Amino acid sequence: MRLAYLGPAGTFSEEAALAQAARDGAVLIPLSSIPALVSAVETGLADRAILPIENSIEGTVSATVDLLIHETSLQICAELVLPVRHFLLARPGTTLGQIRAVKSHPQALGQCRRFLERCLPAAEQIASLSTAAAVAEMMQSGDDSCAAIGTLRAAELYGAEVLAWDIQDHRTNMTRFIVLAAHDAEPTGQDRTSLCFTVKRNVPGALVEVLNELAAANIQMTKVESRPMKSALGDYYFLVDIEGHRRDPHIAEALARMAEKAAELKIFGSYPRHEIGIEEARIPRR
Ligand SMILES: O=C(O)C(=O)C[C@]1(C(=O)O)C=C[C@@H](O)C=C1
Repeated sequence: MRLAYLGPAGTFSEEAALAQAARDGAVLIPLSSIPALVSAVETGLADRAILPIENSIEGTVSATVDLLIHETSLQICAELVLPVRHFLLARPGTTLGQIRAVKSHPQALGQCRRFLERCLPAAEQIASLSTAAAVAEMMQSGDDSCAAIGTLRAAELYGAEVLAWDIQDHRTNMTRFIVLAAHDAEPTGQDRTSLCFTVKRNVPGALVEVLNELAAANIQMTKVESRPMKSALGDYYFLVDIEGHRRDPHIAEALARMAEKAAELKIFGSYPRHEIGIEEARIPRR
């Protein structure tokens, strides 16, 4: 089993991939972008790919969600939630007063917005393909006015020093990852199903009618959000997560009725639920 993840070594995705590999013995393949992960599975370079999909501070990872909606028929076969702690890293000997630019993945910059606004208000924020890529680039640049936001493991791997600890906006920061494969998972009795749909245009109550099928079947919805269809303003995909497996009879019936009422419905897959409590995600005070 080959599992592709957003590399290089030292990303949060690597941490998620290592946790997944501990469950299924996968061999890890680092790749440099989220679309490249999907292509790797589609072309057979990898059997599975692990992708961040949602963060408790910043919300949806739109690159992942948009791939699921528009570009791939790969299925979600597992999910994993990880606590996420961010560290401000710099070249050894650098002080906070020297920093003029901070590099990181846009999700990480967003999760540390308050720290950046308060402690480094004048610093330029530079987007990178991953947190670890930012740390590696910052170290290679030889530039002492540049810092990067990344993991402790990235600091160790690339020889960076920690300038500030736990700079995420909330102490209970967590990110949900999904594993994509050719097929989704077998039912376990503790599953989740992810899907998206569109509704008929200019029909009052069209969205409620589709969602009512879940309420009528007593199916718990664990997430709902909209994403623009990209074609025109006001046209949306609705993304919904529900408890249960698409092959559980009551779920299968409700999905069939939803598909009748929706304009279009796509199922991203059914997979075992993984949740962590606030206490598990809470960062200990130093
Ligand atoms: O850049 C990384 O380290 C990643 O694994 C990506 C990513 C993301 O895109 O959400 C993963 C987890 C954190 O939320 C921050 C960044």
